[in-house]
Amino acid sequence: MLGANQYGKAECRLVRVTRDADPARPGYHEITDLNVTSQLRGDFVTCHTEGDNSQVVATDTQKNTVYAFAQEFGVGAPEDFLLRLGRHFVGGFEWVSGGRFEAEQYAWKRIGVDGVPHDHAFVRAGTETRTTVVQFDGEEAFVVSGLKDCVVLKSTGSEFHGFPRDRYTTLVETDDRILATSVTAWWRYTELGLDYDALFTGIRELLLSTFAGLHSLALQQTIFAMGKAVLEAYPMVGEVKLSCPNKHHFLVDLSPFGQENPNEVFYAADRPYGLIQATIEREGAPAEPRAWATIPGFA
Ligand SMILES: O=c1[nH]c(=O)c2[nH]c(=O)[nH]c2[nH]1
Repeated sequence: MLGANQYGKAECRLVRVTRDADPARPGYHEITDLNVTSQLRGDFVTCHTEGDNSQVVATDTQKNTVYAFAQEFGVGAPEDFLLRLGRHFVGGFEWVSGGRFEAEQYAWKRIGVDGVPHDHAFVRAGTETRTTVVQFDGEEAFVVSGLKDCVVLKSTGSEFHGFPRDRYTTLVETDDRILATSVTAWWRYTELGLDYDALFTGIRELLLSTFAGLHSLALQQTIFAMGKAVLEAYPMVGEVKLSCPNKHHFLVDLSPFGQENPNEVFYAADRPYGLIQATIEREGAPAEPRAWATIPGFA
């Protein structure tokens, strides 16, 4: 018997140019760069068991809808774009009872020419990506937003000591180390109709300022503080998940060269790395009963 299933078009790369972004400045463009995945859930049993495609909204159609909606409605916040897409499929086809719609958004900055931001020339703003997953269960929608590949480092204000020692422990205790990670964060909204762009900006800033400001005794403590700060400042967020590799920086032993190394020269190792993950939940908040409506990534 057929179990859980979903299908759609993955990674529709969409760049939307808004040519009339500022009516006072002809030729001043804005761009939105997304990677959109659309997947439908519903009654697709006979397609799987008999090859009956009479209810199969083709993945090609799903892809076309992404581009057509970008033209007709613009993109706006990726959360709003995905909500519109999901409502279209769930509302438009009786047997489509839900779906999962995902977007990554890549950031671009204007190129400065003689110090002036160019009207229509852009440079990719690093590797950091804004992420969104919108899921539908009937008309009910669940929005999870986040970011990934946001690489941060602090060159002091981090210690790690007091851990148990056994016959395999070699790590030296430290009261001053580099703390570096690549933040992947997800936060689940418990309301709809929000200003998702403003929330993204505010939550991202709060995550980063908490990373910077907390004197850290462990990366675990840092990520808990980051999630807690978001829950305290944003009542519409029910849960935050963080996944953070500990990007180790090892002090180089310069004594063979007769040199001191007072915490200044480090070897940036890329693997293995500690992998620190946590869910920070609002106390007393009802757990989301649909496992799939919580954030993907880890248990
Ligand atoms: O912040 C850290 N948490 C750990 O669990 C850990 N383990 C380790 O070797 N170094 C670190 N650092």
